[in-house]
Amino acid sequence: MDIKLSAAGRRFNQEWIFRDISYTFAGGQKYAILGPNGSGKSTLLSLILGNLSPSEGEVSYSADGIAIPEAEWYRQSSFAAPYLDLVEEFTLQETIAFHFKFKDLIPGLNLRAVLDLLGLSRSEDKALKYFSSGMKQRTKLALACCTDAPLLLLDEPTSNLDVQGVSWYQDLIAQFAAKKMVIIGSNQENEYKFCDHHLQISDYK
Ligand SMILES: Nc1ncnc2c1ncn2[C@@H]1O[C@H](COP(=O)(O)OP(=O)(O)OP(=O)(O)O)[C@@H](O)[C@H]1O
Repeated sequence: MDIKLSAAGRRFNQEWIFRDISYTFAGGQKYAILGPNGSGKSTLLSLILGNLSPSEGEVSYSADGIAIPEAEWYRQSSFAAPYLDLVEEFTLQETIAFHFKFKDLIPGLNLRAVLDLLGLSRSEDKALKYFSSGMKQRTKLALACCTDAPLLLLDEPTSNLDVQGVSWYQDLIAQFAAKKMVIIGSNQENEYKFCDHHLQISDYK
């Protein structure tokens, strides 16, 4: 699958966040979207996901040269971000089961394996509202990485993670992201050092 941005730009009110991005994200490749706080990384990720429309230009998805309709884009991707809300009343077990009612698991995995991978099995019956911010972030990353989709999109993946959490994240990527297109919004090198392609938002101001 490829994702193509053609002269894409986005503004909020009168302020342009970025303009004239023409770029193709190719299947299986690893990309980092880089820039300081407030530069527009999350906004660009939302455009790529189809959660926000461009104010000018176009975003398109295709597979083997055939366009994928926008209504189908969400099936192609899995996404994790610190600002993405989980259902606080659900236990960890319920959260995992709920997510995989809507998304497919990577073949060979099951719900128990996702729980084991998280290293939080003692908290499987605990409601997420009692989870620390780092435990919630691990949960979001595991759900996204274990989803069988060609695109993995992560915004600030190691926010709220401690040193062990960062190393756990790096193992997760090595284990589950090898064949996927991965796009990371980041300003911390330990989150994106496996990415071969870097896109600087400041080049599109
Ligand atoms: N819904 C919105 N309405 C108005 N302005 C917005 C909206 N969403 C984002 N912005 C503005 O767009 C700019 C880019 O924000 P964005 O969150 O994309 O940056 P970022 O690079 O992801 O930042 P950070 O590294 O802090 O997460 C900021 O100036 C922000 O205030």
